[in-house]
Amino acid sequence: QAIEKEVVVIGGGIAGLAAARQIVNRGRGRFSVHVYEARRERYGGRVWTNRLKNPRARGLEVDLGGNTLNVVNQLTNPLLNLTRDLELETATISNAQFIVPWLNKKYSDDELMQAMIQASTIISDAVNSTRHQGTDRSIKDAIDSQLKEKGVGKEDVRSLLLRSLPSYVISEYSALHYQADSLDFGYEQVLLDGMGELMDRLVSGSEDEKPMKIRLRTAVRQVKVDRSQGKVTLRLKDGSQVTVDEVIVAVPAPVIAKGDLLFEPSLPKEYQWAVSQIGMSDGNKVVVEFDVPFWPNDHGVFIAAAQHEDDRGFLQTWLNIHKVLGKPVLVGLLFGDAARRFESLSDEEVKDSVLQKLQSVFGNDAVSSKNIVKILRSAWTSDQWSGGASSYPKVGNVPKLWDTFAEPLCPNVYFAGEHTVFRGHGTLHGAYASGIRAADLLLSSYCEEKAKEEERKRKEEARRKVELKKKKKEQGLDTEDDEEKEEEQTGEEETVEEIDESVKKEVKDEL
Ligand SMILES: Cc1cc2nc3c(=O)[nH]c(=O)nc-3n(C[C@H](O)[C@H](O)[C@H](O)COP(=O)(O)OP(=O)(O)OC[C@H]3O[C@@H](n4cnc5c(N)ncnc54)[C@H](O)[C@@H]3O)c2cc1C
Repeated sequence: QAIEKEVVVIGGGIAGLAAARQIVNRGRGRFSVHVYEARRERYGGRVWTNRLKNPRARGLEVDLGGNTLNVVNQLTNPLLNLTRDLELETATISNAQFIVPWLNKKYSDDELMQAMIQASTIISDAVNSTRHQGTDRSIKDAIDSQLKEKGVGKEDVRSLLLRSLPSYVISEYSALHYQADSLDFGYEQVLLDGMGELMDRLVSGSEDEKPMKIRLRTAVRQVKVDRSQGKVTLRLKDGSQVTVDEVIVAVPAPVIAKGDLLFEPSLPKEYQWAVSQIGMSDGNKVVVEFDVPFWPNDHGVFIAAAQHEDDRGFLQTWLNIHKVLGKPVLVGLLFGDAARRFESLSDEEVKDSVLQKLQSVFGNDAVSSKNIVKILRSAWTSDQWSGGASSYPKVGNVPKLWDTFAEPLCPNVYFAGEHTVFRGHGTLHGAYASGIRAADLLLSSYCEEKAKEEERKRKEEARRKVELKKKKKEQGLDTEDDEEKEEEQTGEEETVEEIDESVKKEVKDEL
């Protein structure tokens, strides 16, 4: 079948790759699809599995970006089905241990489960009381006020658990729009070969699918829409230009907000407002490989309570990769201000703080600097092509900000990315679903259909006006005045004379 349309997807993260794969698979050969990716050495965006040196080599396959699949919504997380269909091997990170280092206390199994159930009730009460008050505030403030109201002390396990949650640590996380499963709970399934494996499979396609065309080192600077020609010209960072029929913009919100990707004509006000308002969280990972494992292997996650405000979000959570992959690796998580501060530390400082933290959790004699084989770390906030870890509802944000991007800018610009869906924002499954949504809109010729519908309405309105004019003439009334009056009332400026000749003819014929 002949190619009817050239499509470029800007951004090779999971959203862009999902969109491109969907068009390649479902487009019945009618579309030529290219993904333009700014990064020099890899696609995947905020999915980054460390096997850069040799993409085919198995080794220390650990993720420095998003990698855990949320299993709470078994039915609504499309990635759970996809990984099953692609027969990707998965493992479950579960069985957490909660440690209060300064009290030398460890909670696990039933004891921890009980505390978590009670902590969840406190969150529900915090959210409900905020809803009841009707004024937004941070989930931190809402939880703090519940703890006070219920007389739960600072060293109570429920309080320590709650104040270790990412949403508590990330400043100004909205209580009104808090969703437990978008950041705090339910992330427990990982791919044994890393999330990068899923990105590779999206790119290569299955045996009976065509591979996708990706251009790395191809940063787009400007999206220029020529409405009269129905074309889009992309100006690239290297100064060259490409003109195509349709574009899917799948870059993170901060890239647009910072003006690293420009639009001509400018984005409508509501789109600009959305990218400038949506909260963007700071989050990082540090992957530490040891010579031998020194931690108990029966727990998939270790969470250490924070004693001081400054410690909140700083390497409180450690994922036990040894339990999953059999390699002596721990992955530390950082959230909020701590994640941002972490990016300015030197390698030596990172090593020191990792050791200090692990010694406080597992004991001073458990580990020393000579046990560390390798440290890898992310810096998502200072990364030009991400500008943070993921979007989140800041106090005062409304879901409409995310959903603005669900609507394409017709005739030919569509949007995808985790910041373009409220349900699933900030997640892998939300980003994936947004890519499928953008592709399906494009495949269904959404903009052409919308234009046809608008044209139909315009003709109907024109016909109505001519009929009205005719009727008034028959009754001997002054039609011009009435028409003007009606236009004043409806705010319409179009006059019958301005209606297309074709419409007039059509109406005359009918009369
Ligand atoms: C540390 C961390 C941990 C996380 N953990 C989880 C988790 O466990 N589970 C979960 O569900 N989610 C998690 N997330 C969130 C998840 O990773 C993201 O929501 C998701 O990957 C976003 O995908 P995306 O395609 O929308 O954006 P991105 O992955 O950011 O893709 C956008 C792409 O656009 C490219 N680009 C940017 N500008 C341009 C330009 N001008 N021209 C061309 N290309 C451009 C970028 O390089 C990038 O490849 C985590 C995120 C981080 C950072």
